[in-house]
Amino acid sequence: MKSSTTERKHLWQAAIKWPLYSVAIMPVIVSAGWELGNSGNIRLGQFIGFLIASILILLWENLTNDLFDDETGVDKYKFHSVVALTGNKTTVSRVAYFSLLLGLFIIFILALKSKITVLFLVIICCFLGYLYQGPPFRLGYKGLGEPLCWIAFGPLATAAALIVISPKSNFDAIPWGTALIVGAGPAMATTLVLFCSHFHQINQDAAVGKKSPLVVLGTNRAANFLPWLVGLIFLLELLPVLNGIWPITTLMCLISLPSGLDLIKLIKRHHNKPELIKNSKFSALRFQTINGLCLSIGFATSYFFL
Ligand SMILES: C/C(=C\COP(=O)(O)OP(=O)(O)O)CCC[C@H](C)CCC[C@H](C)CCCC(C)C
Ligand SMILES: O=C(O)C1=CC(=O)c2ccccc2C1=O
Repeated sequence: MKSSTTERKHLWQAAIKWPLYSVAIMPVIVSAGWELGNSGNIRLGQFIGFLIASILILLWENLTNDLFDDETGVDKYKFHSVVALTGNKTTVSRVAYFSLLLGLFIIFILALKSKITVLFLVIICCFLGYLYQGPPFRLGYKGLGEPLCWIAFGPLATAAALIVISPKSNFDAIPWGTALIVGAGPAMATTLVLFCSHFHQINQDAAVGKKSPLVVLGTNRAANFLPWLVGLIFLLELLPVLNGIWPITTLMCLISLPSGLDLIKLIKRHHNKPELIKNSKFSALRFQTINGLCLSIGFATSYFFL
């Protein structure tokens, strides 16, 4: 009895996967660092509002992921699926869509105080989230999840965050250039999290015809690809420094290098042992969190020290 209660508690912890919410808050954290580095100021209320809304929207994405994956059978052995744990799809669906509406309502309020375009940018992010997993598209099943993920957490979410937190109230145009350069590396780190999340699921995914990049590449080639992906993240974050666009303090992102190397080593050694790499997503999240936070602090400190 006690062990089954403990087991359930662990399953719920695995279902909530709170470290994952780092991917939701990173666009606004990095944007805030960039804005602080440039003007020394952000709109704090707007920043907190965007943080909360991003978490609520990612909660919707994850709850509906369990609902949609239940339909395809890909989650047959995912005992920590919220659908399996509650056995009540209606409640899961209600909580998911309440979370989405509340998140979008907060974004609407923030957009009224900055620029209404922000609401459209975030709605496009949500649409990409739906394309990833919802019928009839299920683009994640066709190997297209990673590009969608980069676009949503990169240029789109970063552009929205930059507008919302800026003390400047009159944005004429969407700051695509800044959003692209500032968001590219952190979004690639978020995409790396998604890529790593497939390693231990390759058999279940292949069984239902889900062509994740891991199913297409195989675990060995995917493990060999990983150093290139981590290298690309640093390239995207170091090139602007070499070009003199970013301050030298952003080199602080290199603090995340050891956790990136740990991830590469872990996957290289155990790529075909699902039991040993089932938590590689969390190793990738550790890298993503340290990388994004250090980049943000690097931007912010440049205002005060340079
Ligand atoms: C739901 C996602 C991955 C889960 O994939 P999978 O089904 O393999 O996982 P399980 O094994 O746990 O079942 C990630 C999908 C990412 C998507 C392409 C983009 C989502 C965009 C967000 C909804 C936007 C967030 C708001 C923004 C303002 C930060
Ligand atoms: O459950 C997961 O594996 C993921 C959920 C999620 O929302 C997300 C978002 C961005 C990158 C990766 C992931 C996941 O891996």
